[in-house]
Amino acid sequence: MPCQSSGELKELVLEAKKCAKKGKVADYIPALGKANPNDLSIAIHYPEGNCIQAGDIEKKFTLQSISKVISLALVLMDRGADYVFERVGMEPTGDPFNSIAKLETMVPAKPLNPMINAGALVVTHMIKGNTVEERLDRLLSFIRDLVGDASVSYNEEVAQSEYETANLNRALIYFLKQHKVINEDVETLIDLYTKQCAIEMNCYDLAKIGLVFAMDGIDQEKNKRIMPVDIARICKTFMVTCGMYNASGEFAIKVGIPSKSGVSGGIMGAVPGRFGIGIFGPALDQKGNSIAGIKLLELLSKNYQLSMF
Ligand SMILES: NC(=O)CC[C@H](N)C(=O)O
Repeated sequence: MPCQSSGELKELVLEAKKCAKKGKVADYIPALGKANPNDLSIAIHYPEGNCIQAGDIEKKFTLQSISKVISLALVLMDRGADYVFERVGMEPTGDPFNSIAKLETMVPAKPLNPMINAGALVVTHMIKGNTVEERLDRLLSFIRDLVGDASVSYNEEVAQSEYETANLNRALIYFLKQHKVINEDVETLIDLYTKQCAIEMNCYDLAKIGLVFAMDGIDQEKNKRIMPVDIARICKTFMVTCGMYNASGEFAIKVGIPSKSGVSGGIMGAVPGRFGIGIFGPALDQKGNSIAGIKLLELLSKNYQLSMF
């Protein structure tokens, strides 16, 4: 793996790790409960192809909510922004990621944004293909392109574990189906969504995806455009306004880097025009974000003036 270990990053990881004990690994998806709350790793990918890292960056984790920003990019490419935003909104909610509350207050029942579960389920519903396998394959090949690694796949154990317990997400789909926002079989969509959330990689790969967003959709090393500039811009904007769930405002003030987190403890960051960041730290704060991961980003942003604001 062409990624240099960095003493400076290692210091920051050690500092940030101290707050991991205040967090808790997610266990509402039982398979995620096996993670080690003390883990913390980071990789930073630069456009020229070089990379620096600290911690055990070989360790794989599932994308969970980080996959929402990638599936959004895919459906925007497939269906166009007008079609997508007729079905899912653009506004932050201020509610937890899995909340059903706001849906009932909206007429029509259109989820407020694609980063909360209700909105992400609508986005996954829009992935084209005739079967779950075909649709998952389309998403996986896009992700393989972003990472530049054809072996990226999903973790069957985590997918199955979420499939067996995803009753709140089923409730969201039933609600959206009743209101005709979704018109497919509930179990089919849950199957696809849980496999999407279980797509796994290490933080080196995740930093590469962050880099493509940071560079407006271009893989600079290969001199290849992976997504249109406008779509990269829309995704980064959502990362700023809703990427850290209902902690996005505080995160924008303290860190100021477009980022997306997931309940496995991953965070993907895209520092516009500069580099991509991949972090894995499974101990979560109360809002479901990696507690040490956020601390690490705060330290990085402060020490190297990375805030975009
Ligand atoms: N916040 C998250 O990462 C949520 C993703 C998870 N698969 C869920 O739907 O509950």
